[in-house]
Amino acid sequence: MTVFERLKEAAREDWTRYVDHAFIRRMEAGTLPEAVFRAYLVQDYLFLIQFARAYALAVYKSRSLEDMRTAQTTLNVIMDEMKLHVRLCERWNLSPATLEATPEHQATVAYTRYVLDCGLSGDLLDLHVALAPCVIGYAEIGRRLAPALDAAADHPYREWIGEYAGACFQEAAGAAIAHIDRLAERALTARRFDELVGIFAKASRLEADFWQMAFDIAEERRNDPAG
Ligand SMILES: Cc1ncc(C[n+]2csc(CCO)c2C)c(N)n1
Repeated sequence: MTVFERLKEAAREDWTRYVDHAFIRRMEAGTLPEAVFRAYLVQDYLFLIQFARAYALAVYKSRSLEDMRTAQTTLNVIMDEMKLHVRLCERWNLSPATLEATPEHQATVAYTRYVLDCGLSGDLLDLHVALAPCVIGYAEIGRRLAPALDAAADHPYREWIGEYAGACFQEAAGAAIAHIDRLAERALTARRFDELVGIFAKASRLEADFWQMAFDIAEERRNDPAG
């Protein structure tokens, strides 16, 4: 069993609430309201900028070239993901100017700064465990949603699902699972494992809050279109 599988098992409820959120179920069915997806896209752009900083921090916290290279590879994947975002946003009529001008929502700040703090106050293993729900969770979600694309030729979220179900993100998730195992090899006591479960569960809850934020922003706009 990998350390990731053990973490997922120990934080089962929080993990399920994240990967099985209404956002994902409605995206799979193609019934996720466009306004919700657009709110998500804008915040996710701002989120990715902070996550790039977290991977830069992982480079800094690395004590071996191998760990550095692993962090660098993921940083490159994020840079590619940003391109997907700008392209997707354009298709959804969200200009780069809109992305730049939108302030970060509290849920975006809470999640990204939590991860950065795990890395700043902890070691490389703490940081990679805080990053795990993001990298490994999205790959799991991509695999789960991929069959929906075969069922609907004109699926509205085809590009997003295709990206995360694609080889690049699946490989990044596999590498992240192996990397956590490698980092944990040295001294994974029961107490240390419990600490890591705390980090993993918290990051999973912050991912679920991120999906929920998109519904909340869309709802606020509906009630106050000028706001
Ligand atoms: C809220 C949120 N969580 C996770 C991801 C996915 N993601 C962000 S960085 C990264 C690492 C590169 O593999 C991955 C997979 C996202 N876009 N937005």
